[in-house]
Amino acid sequence: MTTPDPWPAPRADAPVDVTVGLPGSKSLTNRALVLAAIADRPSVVRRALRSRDTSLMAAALTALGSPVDTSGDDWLVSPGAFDRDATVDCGLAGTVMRFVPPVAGLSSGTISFDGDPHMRNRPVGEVLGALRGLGVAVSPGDRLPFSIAGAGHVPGGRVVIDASASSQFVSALLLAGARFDRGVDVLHEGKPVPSLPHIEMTVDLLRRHGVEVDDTDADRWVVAPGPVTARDHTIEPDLSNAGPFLALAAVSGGRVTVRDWPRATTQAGDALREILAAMGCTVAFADDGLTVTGSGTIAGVDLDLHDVGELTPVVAALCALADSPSHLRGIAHIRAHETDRLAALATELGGLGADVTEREDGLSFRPARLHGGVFHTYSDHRMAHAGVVVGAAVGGVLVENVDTTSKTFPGFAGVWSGLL
Ligand SMILES: O=C(O)C1=C[C@@H](OP(=O)(O)O)[C@@H](O)[C@H](O)C1
Ligand SMILES: C=C(OP(=O)(O)O)C(=O)O
Repeated sequence: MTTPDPWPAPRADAPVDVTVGLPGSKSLTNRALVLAAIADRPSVVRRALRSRDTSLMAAALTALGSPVDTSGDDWLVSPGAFDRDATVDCGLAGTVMRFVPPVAGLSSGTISFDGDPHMRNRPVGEVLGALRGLGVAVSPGDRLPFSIAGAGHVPGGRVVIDASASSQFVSALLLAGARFDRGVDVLHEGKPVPSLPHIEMTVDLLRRHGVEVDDTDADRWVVAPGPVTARDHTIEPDLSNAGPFLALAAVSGGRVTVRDWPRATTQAGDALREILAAMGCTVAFADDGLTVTGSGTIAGVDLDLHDVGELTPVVAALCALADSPSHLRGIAHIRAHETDRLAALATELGGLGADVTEREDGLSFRPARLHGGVFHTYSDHRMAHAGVVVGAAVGGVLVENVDTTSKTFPGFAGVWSGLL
């Protein structure tokens, strides 16, 4: 079924009372796939997220020589010889553009990378520079398109990078690092690394695969050389993608339960529990998941989202609807996400009447009455999430290219309208 474009976002005319099951985590799926592809025997990624970002990762690893069978809900990964030339389409997936090059270094073929037009603007130079320093032949330049002429192995060792633009630079080097001859010792020098929970997720998964990681010193991660032990994974629901659904409870003054919310997780989206509580919601674990109950009004917040920047679009939408001022800080790095999210949110929320000020490293809001209009998404799945949240509160919001949500959640618009 085709979704109209722009898409009239449904309004919540009454408090909702719904339970929703969400697709798997993008971050967990793509890490599990990379580790499975370089492991010592085949393994299964259960309840893998089937979306653009994860399909691109599966295609990339298959092209390199480790076939990923995505025909069922459980994806079978068969590590193979990385012995061929290949091309990798990164789409708009940061995880593909950053996590696959270190794996390509292990190959004995030439691997060419490119992606969507905007992907050529997203930073990857620190990963490419680090790989050069670790003994990998990488084409000149610091952006897509680039190519890697693998020598069949990576010498590895010590490398200093500036990961202040993205935690994915660190995760990328750690994920493949055990397979480098000398492992990898990554030292960060620069402004603080954002999205640290995502590095903790990487370290946690590596340890589950039997890889020795020393992260005792701040800003330094040492991965010992050795095999990556295969193990099966069951992917948790994507807690960052729970954002718009839980926000619906706040917006409608109703109740939303997200099924199977893990009691312990490394996902950044778990921070939504604290954020929504600070905005005036009641947040509680239930037998079947996590339940958020809205109070009927939304309280403004002063939050540093440096660790959980990917939650910004939905949180910003709630701030625009809040009845007291808000400040979102520490998120300059999200200007390099799928779009310049600070500029995009200021423009689009402002276009619907929000009193929003764009700052160098964040956004400030004062209470205002919002109205309908077209909300542009800039090919950013999470901009679409922000648009539908405002649309649930305010009539007449038309979300342009809502299907851009297929980056991490195909069928999002259908699921969303089914709740309202
Ligand atoms: O490693 C990952 O899976 C991710 C890390 C974060 O990237 P940044 O560190 O670039 O913010 C996050 O925002 C992104 O959605 C997913
Ligand atoms: C920043 C994001 O994605 P990517 O993995 O492409 O960096 C995101 O999903 O919010």
